Amino acid sequence: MISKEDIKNRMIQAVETVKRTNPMAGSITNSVTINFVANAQLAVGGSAAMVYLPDEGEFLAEAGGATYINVGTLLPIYEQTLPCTVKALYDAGKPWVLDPVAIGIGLLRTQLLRQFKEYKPNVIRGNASEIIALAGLWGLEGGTAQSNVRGVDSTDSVTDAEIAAVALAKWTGGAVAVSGKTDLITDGSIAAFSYGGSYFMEKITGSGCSLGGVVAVYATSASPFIAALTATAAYNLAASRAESKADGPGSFQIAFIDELYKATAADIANNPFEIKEV
Ligand SMILES: Nc1ncnc2c1ncn2[C@@H]1O[C@H](COP(=O)(O)OP(=O)(O)OP(=O)(O)O)[C@@H](O)[C@H]1O
Ligand SMILES: Cc1ncsc1CCO
Ligand SMILES: [Mg+2]
Repeated sequence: MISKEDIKNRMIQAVETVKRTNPMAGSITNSVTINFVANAQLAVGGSAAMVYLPDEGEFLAEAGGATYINVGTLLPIYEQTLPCTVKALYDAGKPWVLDPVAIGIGLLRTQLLRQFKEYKPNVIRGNASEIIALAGLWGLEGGTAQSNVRGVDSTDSVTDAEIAAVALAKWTGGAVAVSGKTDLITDGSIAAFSYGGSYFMEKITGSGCSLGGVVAVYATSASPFIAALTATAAYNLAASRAESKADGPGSFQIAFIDELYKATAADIANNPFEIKEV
């Protein structure tokens, strides 16, 4: 098994490379949190670009170092945009991050998420209920046929999703990040548990969406597992620092972006985490 020291060194390298190179990670994401996603990507040193149209998705797949796909608020055009963008990413061997927000709602969402199985997202990021439901939709171990997603929120705990997360990572050959009070990140052979965060993360919208966007930024410069763990550690650190400065969810969101911006590579790598073999 890879050592913790080795993982921390790779995290430091990912953070420093992003700060130095300002990599572009394009997004097709939901209209609720699109601005927060872009601001979080910029705060860690990345460059953001959001599009809606099919040829623009294909363009960003080609132009970016990685792409973030979030199905939170679908529009009819996405029936064209998403399949051609993920195909372009897969064919070009470019990393992409999938956030299966609100899986279980509506026919288009289900049809698109089912299709994505063959295009093997390099990182799947979601809350526990979304991860369990995606494994179910893809016929993998740990999944359930019925989605427990309540709108966009989780009704399951992170540990409930461990088998599903491992099965998804084995299928894609990439990594899966399950968010919650303690976050789980796995590549199908090891699992990392990342600590920290804040209860205010559940009181603002888009903490998970923007985490996915930041995973995509790090995926331009690191393996799927290191990218997912680095972004999660940065979030857990920034959220706990922001909580001590905030009056409520509004000021927390502002403080959180500031702390994300201020976190150094060493700060992020030293945020507490544990690893185990799975
Ligand atoms: N109770 C909590 N305590 C500490 N941190 C939390 C808690 N809940 C979530 N987080 C943190 O918030 C971030 C987003 O996770 P969350 O599970 O809320 O995503 P999500 O449900 O997909 O969010 P959204 O759909 O609103 O974007 C992660 O960094 C996670 O560690
Ligand atoms: C609230 C909400 N609704 C659709 S997407 C989204 C953002 C959080 O996932
Ligand atoms: Mg979410």
